[in-house]
Amino acid sequence: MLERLKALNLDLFNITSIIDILIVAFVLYRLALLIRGTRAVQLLKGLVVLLVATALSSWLHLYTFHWLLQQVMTALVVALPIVFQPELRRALEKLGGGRFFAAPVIYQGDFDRSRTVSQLVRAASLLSRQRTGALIVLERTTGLEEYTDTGIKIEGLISAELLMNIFVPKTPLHDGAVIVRGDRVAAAACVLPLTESADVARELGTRHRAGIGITEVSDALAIIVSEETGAISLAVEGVLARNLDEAALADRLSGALEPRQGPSLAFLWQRK
Ligand SMILES: Nc1ncnc2c1ncn2[C@@H]1O[C@H](COP(=O)(O)OP(=O)(O)OP(=O)(O)O)[C@@H](O)[C@H]1O
Repeated sequence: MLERLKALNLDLFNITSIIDILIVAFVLYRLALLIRGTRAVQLLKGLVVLLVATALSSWLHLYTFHWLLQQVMTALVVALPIVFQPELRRALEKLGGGRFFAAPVIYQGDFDRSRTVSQLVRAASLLSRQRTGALIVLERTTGLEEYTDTGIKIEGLISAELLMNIFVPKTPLHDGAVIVRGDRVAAAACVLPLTESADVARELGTRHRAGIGITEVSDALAIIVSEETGAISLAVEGVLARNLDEAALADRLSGALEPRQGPSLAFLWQRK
């Protein structure tokens, strides 16, 4: 009898342990997906380096250095919620909205890339000829939900006609940026962060600054059509290539939209 009770206890222990481990693994996985493509990844890497350095300094009896690292850690505990307030707010909103448990968004799924590129190039070229200002952001692996949330959701199949319609001056959607996810226009009239770089040419205004800004905080691309000159530019990683013709734009877009992997945790140990 005692034996059977013991066995039952052991079984229960095993089952609850497995459930416990599975829950922790799930939460860690969701947290990793949540911070994927955000500044928090860099932060996490920095924290790991600090923790390893603190442990090593203690192990090697480097008392002063260990004390210094401990002070840094204490200061970080206070500073982190302030610096990462937007990310924390977004995470809590997701948790509250039940989106924490939703299927992860596949930012670059399977879609007809050559059609998407040709529609984008045609739109940029027609908008340029009409001198209609436009800002089109192409999402890659960094999720841009916090920016699509600032605009009006569209979720429509991309076409040059749709893009041109959005940017017709004085219409409700023309102000702000369009965000494209795969072959869909995810949202329009989105507000993007402006670059603070001093390298941006003086004659370029807020449209170009917003286009460059979003490529500094994500791996997105931004196509900008100038209202004043009709010039087409492409921003990538905070750098603006100006006065592109159709062929150059098509070439750069095709290269940049090469298929990439779906959600994976590899970003945690990859360099940015
Ligand atoms: N933070 C922002 N996010 C998204 N779009 C923005 C933002 N700020 C400005 N814009 C867009 O840029 C437009 C203003 O462009 P502005 O004339 O200042 O820029 P520009 O770079 O000189 O462009 P252009 O050569 O077309 O005049 C706004 O009407 C708006 O559509």
